Amino acid sequence: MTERSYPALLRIEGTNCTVVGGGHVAFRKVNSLLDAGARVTVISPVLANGLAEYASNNIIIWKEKRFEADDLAGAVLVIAATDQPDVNVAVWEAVRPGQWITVADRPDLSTFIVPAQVRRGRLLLTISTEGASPGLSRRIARELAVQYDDTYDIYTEWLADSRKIVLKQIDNPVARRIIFAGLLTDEFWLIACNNDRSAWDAELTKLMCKAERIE
Ligand SMILES: C[C@@]1(CC(=O)O)c2cc3[nH]c(cc4nc(cc5[nH]c(cc(n2)[C@H]1CCC(=O)O)[C@@](C)(CC(=O)O)[C@@H]5CCC(=O)O)C(CC(=O)O)=C4CCC(=O)O)c(CCC(=O)O)c3CC(=O)O
Ligand SMILES: NC(=O)C1=CN([C@@H]2O[C@H](COP(=O)(O)OP(=O)(O)OC[C@H]3O[C@@H](n4cnc5c(N)ncnc54)[C@H](O)[C@@H]3O)[C@@H](O)[C@H]2O)C=CC1
Repeated sequence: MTERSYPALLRIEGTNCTVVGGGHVAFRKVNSLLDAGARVTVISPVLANGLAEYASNNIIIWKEKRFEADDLAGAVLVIAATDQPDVNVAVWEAVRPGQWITVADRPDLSTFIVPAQVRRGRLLLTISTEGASPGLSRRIARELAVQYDDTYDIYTEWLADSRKIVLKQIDNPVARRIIFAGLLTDEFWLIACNNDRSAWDAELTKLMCKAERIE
């Protein structure tokens, strides 16, 4: 397998995803699948604490059993995360065309890799070393989490609102570019940090008027 992956964000809300194994690695992967709105089935004779709680609250479907090939029917994504290397390989062998798989202890067999992530509302930062050093990905994610703190949640949301308005009201592409660049300056970021929506709207109006004069 080439070491260069194609980065993409998967829209898996409502799709079936199957995780084989119920330990701490499975728990972490299940959490990110649930965050993305997937319907998660876990195949494992035993579940670690967090997963057992999900199962008893029907947040996941638990099949209390050892893995068998037909457990993967209907799954879009598969994660093999047992502590038994031969079972993980058996999961990989059972995957059919169209199913994507991560084998937790065999990056060489995996057809997708789970990156470390920092989420701030609709801003999603993902970091990967393509398996070279998951610990480095984790460390960089922690560093970025400090730099891109919670204020980026509101900032990203307000940028999205403003972008819609600009795309609707401003036809001139040059004016649009000036406005989009203006919204990315510290001035707007600071207004978002202060959670001052009326100041934001007032500055946006000013920026739009100024840019329209350039038209
Ligand atoms: C290829 C990949 C496949 C995949 O799982 O998609 C993979 C493979 C392996 N990980 C191993 C070990 C560890 N992985 C972590 C942590 C994370 N691992 C994640 C992803 C990935 N791990 C993919 C590559 C992503 C990339 O390169 O960027 C993260 C980013 C995302 C997530 O899991 O959600 C998450 C951090 C999330 C966060 O906290 O922010 C820790 C730290 C910890 O657990 O505390 C350790 C122990 C320390 C160490 O070994 O470094 C081992 C050896 C197992 C063994 O020795 O038995 C293998 C197998 C191998 O290398 O052969
Ligand atoms: N990719 C990653 O992010 C990481 C991968 N790993 C690798 O992930 C694997 C799992 O690690 P942990 O979660 O810490 O192990 P763990 O020991 O906590 O959990 C293993 C789970 O596999 C289940 N299991 C065992 N045989 C099974 C079978 N035949 N069918 C279904 N389930 C079965 C057990 O019931 C248990 O729930 C290890 O191979 C480890 O090398 C470890 C750290 C990070």
